[in-house]
Amino acid sequence: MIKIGLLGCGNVGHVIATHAENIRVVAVFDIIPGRAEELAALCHARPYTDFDAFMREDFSIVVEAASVGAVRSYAETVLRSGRDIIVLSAGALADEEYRERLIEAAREAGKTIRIPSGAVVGLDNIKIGQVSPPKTLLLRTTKPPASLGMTADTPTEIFKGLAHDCIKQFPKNINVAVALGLAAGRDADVELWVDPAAERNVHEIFVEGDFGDIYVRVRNVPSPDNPATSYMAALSILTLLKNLENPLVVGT
Ligand SMILES: NC(=O)C1=CN([C@@H]2O[C@H](COP(=O)(O)OP(=O)(O)OC[C@H]3O[C@@H](n4cnc5c(N)ncnc54)[C@H](O)[C@@H]3O)[C@@H](O)[C@H]2O)C=CC1
Ligand SMILES: O=C([O-])CC(=O)C(=O)O
Repeated sequence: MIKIGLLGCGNVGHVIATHAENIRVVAVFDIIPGRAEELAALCHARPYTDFDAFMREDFSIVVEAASVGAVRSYAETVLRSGRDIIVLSAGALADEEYRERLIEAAREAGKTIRIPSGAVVGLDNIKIGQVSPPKTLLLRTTKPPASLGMTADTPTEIFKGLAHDCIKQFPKNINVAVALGLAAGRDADVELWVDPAAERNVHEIFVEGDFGDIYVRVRNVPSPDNPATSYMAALSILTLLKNLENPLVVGT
């Protein structure tokens, strides 16, 4: 049984703590005390709002489902303490200097940073970009305006540019774009749209390269507790945890 420390007791944290089969959540951490206490009671873990105290618990892996800021604050300490980390708020790794520092910390500690596929599919073979760089790498994301805390009467493009800039403006909505770029080996182009007619979080991925071309469209059901986050993101972490010690590895 893998013992985990859960960083973030919100929407995804709830799904992980209440649905994981092969893991035991021993400790949960959140800046909001009520959230940590409520989730700890649900999964028979110990609640923490003090990070140092959380880190004194006995777990081998931290699952981050909190925020880009939380990754920046805590991920290096997690790795240097000899634990692996799963990072859902992948946008934290958009900054090259920080990313290299984190990777170096993992290397020195002999530990691993895992980025789950989250709210998209296809990150497996988009990694071919690391050996054959793509000519085109574009993510077009369309969400209901309310999930970005805004209103719009018509479909509106609210960002066009590179993922590492987009994540600075929308840290709760476009982590997928940074994960896509990390897989493909280059910063992704991003178009972020809000559409009042959209009922789902739609991610369209366009790739062109020497291999040919790819078009992927994911039409995600928003999480009931946080419509900005697709339910698939929580399922993605559960699946990663389920396969963590599996000797059969499928996909690139
Ligand atoms: N890579 C991907 O494909 C996806 C990434 N995400 C990201 O995953 C993360 C979790 O998503 P949700 O559970 O829906 O968010 P949420 O907002 O429902 O829950 C986040 C929880 O983390 C806590 N938190 C935030 N910053 C913290 C900090 N510095 N220290 C301690 N606790 C902190 C909050 O108080 C909250 O309880 C978000 O950053 C979201 O943007 C979400 C969907 C897809
Ligand atoms: O859940 C989604 O559809 C994508 C998302 O919020 C993110 O990448 O931060």
